Amino acid sequence: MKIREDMNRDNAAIARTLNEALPYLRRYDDAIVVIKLGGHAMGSDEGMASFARDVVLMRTVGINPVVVHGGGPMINQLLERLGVKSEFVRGKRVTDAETMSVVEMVLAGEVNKRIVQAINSAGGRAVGLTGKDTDMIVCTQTDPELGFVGTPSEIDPRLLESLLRDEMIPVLAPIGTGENDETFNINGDTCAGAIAGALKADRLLLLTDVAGVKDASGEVVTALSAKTVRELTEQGVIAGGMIPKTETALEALEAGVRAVVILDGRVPNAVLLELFTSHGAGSLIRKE
Ligand SMILES: Nc1ncnc2c1ncn2[C@@H]1O[C@H](COP(=O)(O)OP(=O)(O)O)[C@@H](O)[C@H]1O
Ligand SMILES: CC(=O)N[C@@H](CCC(=O)OP(=O)(O)O)C(=O)O
Repeated sequence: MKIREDMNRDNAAIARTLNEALPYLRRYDDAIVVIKLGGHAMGSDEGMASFARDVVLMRTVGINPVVVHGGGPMINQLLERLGVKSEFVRGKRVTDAETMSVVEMVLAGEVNKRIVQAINSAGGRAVGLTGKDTDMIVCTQTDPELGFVGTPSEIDPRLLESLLRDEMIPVLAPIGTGENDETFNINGDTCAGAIAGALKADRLLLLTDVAGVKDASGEVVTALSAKTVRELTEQGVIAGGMIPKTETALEALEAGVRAVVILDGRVPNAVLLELFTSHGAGSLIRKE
C-alpha cells in the first residue's frame, strides 16, 4: 500500500513537471541555445554525464544546443606540472608562446574530447571544434600586456549552422586564429558570447560554480538589467572571474542575444531547470 502511495505521488510530480515544461518546450522549439561550460563546473564524471544527458535531451526536443567550454583549472594543472608560472590580469591569463601551446593542448585535446565523448555516450552526435576550423573565429590581440590573448573580431558561423541543420551538437574550444596565422587564447566566456552573438542565439547560458550574480549582501539576484550589472561592477560587487562573464553578457545582448543566464553548473540538471521551469535558475540578464 505504502509503495502504491509513493508511486502515485511520484507520478503526480512527474505529470506536474511535464505540464510545466510544455509551454517552454513550445517556446524553445528550434531555438539556438549556447551553453558555456566553465572548468569549475566540469568536476566529476557523474556531473559531466548528467550535463551531457541534458544537452542530448535539449537536442531531442528540437532545441539547437551549442557547447562552448573553458578549462582554466585543467590548464593550471598542466602548467604547474611543467613548472610554468601563470598569472591572470582582469580575469584573463597572460599567455606567452609556451603557455599558448599548453592551453591549446589541454583545451582542444583532453577537455574538448571529454565533453564530446560524454555527449556521444549519452546518445547525441557531438563534433569537437576550435575557432581555427574554417577560420571560424578570427581574433585581434586583446592587449599587448596579455600576449596571445585574443578578442574575436570576425566570426563565421556557417560551419556551426550546417552542423545544427544536421542535428549535430558542436563542442567548441575557445581558441582562435589571427590575421597572421597566430594562435590566440580566448577567455571561454568571451568566446561563448561572441558565438552566441554571431548565431543570434535565443539564450546564452554561462555555467559556473556559484548560484548566480550576487549583490553586496551576498544574495543571488535572479533578474538583472544591463544597468544594474554596470552599477554592481562600478561598486566592485561584481569582481574577479565574474567580470568577463557579465561583460560578455552585456556584449551578447548588444549583439542580439535575447537573454543571458549565469547559473551554477554543479547543480544536477541545471540547464533543464533553467529552460523548462517557471522559476528558472541563476541570474537572468536582459537589456532593459
Ligand atoms: N558579484 C559576484 N557574484 C558571484 N560571483 C562573483 C561575484 N564577484 C566575483 N565572483 C567570483 O566569480 C567566480 C566565477 O568566475 P570563475 O571562477 O572565473 O568561473 P568559471 O571557471 O566557471 O568560468 C565565483 O566563483 C566568485 O568567486
Ligand atoms: C584568455 C584566458 O584567460 N583564457 C582561458 C581559457 C579557458 C577558460 O576560459 O576556462 P574557464 O572557463 O574554465 O575559466 C585560460 O587560459 O584559462
